[in-house]
Amino acid sequence: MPRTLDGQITMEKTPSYFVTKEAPSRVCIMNCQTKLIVVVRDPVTRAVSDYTQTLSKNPGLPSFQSLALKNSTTGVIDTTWSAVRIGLYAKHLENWLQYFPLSHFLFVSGERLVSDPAGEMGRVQDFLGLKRVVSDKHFYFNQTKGFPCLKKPEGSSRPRCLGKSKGRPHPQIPSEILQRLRDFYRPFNHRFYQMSGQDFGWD
Ligand SMILES: Nc1ncnc2c1ncn2[C@@H]1O[C@H](COP(=O)(O)OS(=O)(=O)O)[C@@H](OP(=O)(O)O)[C@H]1O
Repeated sequence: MPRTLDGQITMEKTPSYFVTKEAPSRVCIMNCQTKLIVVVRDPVTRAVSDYTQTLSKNPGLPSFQSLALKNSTTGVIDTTWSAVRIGLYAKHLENWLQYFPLSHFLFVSGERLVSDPAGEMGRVQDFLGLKRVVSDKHFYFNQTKGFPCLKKPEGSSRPRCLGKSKGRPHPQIPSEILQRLRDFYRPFNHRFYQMSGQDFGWD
C-alpha cells in the first residue's frame, strides 16, 4: 500500500473483517484511531444474496432451506452456515467494541444505499470529514439494471453501473423459511439497533 501523504486518507475494503474474530485487535495494533465503515442490510436478504452468489459459482449447491436449517422438522437455524452467521451483526459488533469506541463507526444502510445513494454517501463524507463532493447529481436510476448507477465516474465520460455479480435476481425461497429466519434474527437485530443507536427497520 502506498504511503498516505498529508491531506490524503487511506481506505481499505475487506467485508470479512467485520466477522473475523482477530480483525479488531489487529487493526487496533496497526492504528487504533482508524475510522470504520460497515454496510449492513437486512440479514435475511443478505443471507439469500450470499447464497445467490455461491450458487452462481457452484450450481450444484444444495437448496437454501437445507443449508439454513439444522433440522427441517424442528426448524432450528444453522448458525454455523456463514450466510446465516454473518448477519448476526450484534455479535460481530460486540467483538469490535472491545477495541474501538462506537464513535469510530459509521453504519451505512445497504437498503438506503440503493434507495438514496447520495444521501448515504453524504453521511459517509461527513463521517470522514470530507467536503460533500458526491451528491444527487452523480447518480441516476438505470431502469435496465434496476439500480442506481454513476452518471460519469472519475476518468470516464460514460455512465457506469456495478457489474453483473451485483444486483442479481434472487431465487425464490419458501416463505415459511424466510419467516423462520426473520424470527430468528429479530432479537439480534434489536440488539444491534440498541448498540449502534440506529433503527434499520428490518422487521
Ligand atoms: N448501485 C447498485 N447496483 C447494483 N447492486 C447494488 C447497488 N447498490 C447496492 N447494491 C446491492 O449490493 C449487493 C452486492 O453487494 P456485496 O455485498 O456483494 O458487495 S461486496 O462484494 O461486499 O462489495 C447487491 O446484492 P444482490 O442484489 O444480492 O446482488 C445489491 O443489492
